[in-house]
Amino acid sequence: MPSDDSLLAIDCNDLTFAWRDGDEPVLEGINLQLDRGDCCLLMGANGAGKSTFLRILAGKRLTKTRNCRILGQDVFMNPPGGVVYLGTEWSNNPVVRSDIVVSHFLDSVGGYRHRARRDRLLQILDVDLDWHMHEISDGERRRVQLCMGLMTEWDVLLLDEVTVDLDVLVRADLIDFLKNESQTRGATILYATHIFDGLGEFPNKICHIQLGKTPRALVHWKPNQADLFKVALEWLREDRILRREKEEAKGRMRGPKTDSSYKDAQTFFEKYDYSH
Ligand SMILES: Nc1ncnc2c1ncn2[C@@H]1O[C@H](COP(=O)(O)OP(=O)(O)OP(=O)(O)O)[C@@H](O)[C@H]1O
Repeated sequence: MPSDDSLLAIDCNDLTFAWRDGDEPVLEGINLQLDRGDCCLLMGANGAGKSTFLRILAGKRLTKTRNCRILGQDVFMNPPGGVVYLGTEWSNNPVVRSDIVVSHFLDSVGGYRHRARRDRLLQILDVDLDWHMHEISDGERRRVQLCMGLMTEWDVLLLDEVTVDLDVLVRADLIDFLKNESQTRGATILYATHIFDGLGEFPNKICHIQLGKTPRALVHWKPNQADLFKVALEWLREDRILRREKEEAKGRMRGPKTDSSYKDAQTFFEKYDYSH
């Protein structure tokens, strides 16, 4: 871990990102400052920009502005060591669905160098070293991914909804492990999720991404001060109203079409309807 303790773990100022030049930004004026040891939940509706933001922090997407730092270093130009990003796309990689034995797989990514942590994680995640990667379930594959990603002593962990397919016992043990990492080593965790069960004690901060912006950049959260689920529902209802207003102003609408375009669509689909 870098020795300068005054450095913020994550320091993101006024980050703006558009997928293409001239497009409306999907992230606009994002601010987030996390200290070492913070456990922060990233909340927001589907499409709000959480994954995009995490991938930018992980140095996987180039932004025009140079205003995102992790432990004092520019996330893209001078990426710091000690940052682990775990996202859902990993399990689509054909390599991790091929006929490799888990013990070989973990050794090929350095498991033998981190034996004590690896073995602790194998216990927590209940992983069988003899599994073959092409023969295991999605949740089991996810556990191998987490073991692989967490076995080094990371400083900053960027988690993008990778606990969704874990069973509740493994998930609860994993959350305890992560909280302990922040308390004992000062490791920092930014975790995007839609599932708040069992997370009441986890965050000390919450960041709400609302349609690509951060109106509630940092809510300081006391363990179990309120029901996270209820708070999320309230914020997401607010997000939906805002999104609808924004889309209506542009003449767009989600859901069923009621205008003449629907008749056109019906004619089009009837041509291909072989069900009668
Ligand atoms: N490759 C892409 N090209 C263009 N737009 C994209 C691309 N990937 C995502 N988007 C758009 O960027 C916006 C933010 O997507 P993002 O995946 O960051 O949202 P999210 O908050 O992580 O959503 P979810 O909760 O569903 O995972 C969405 O409007 C999405 O449609």
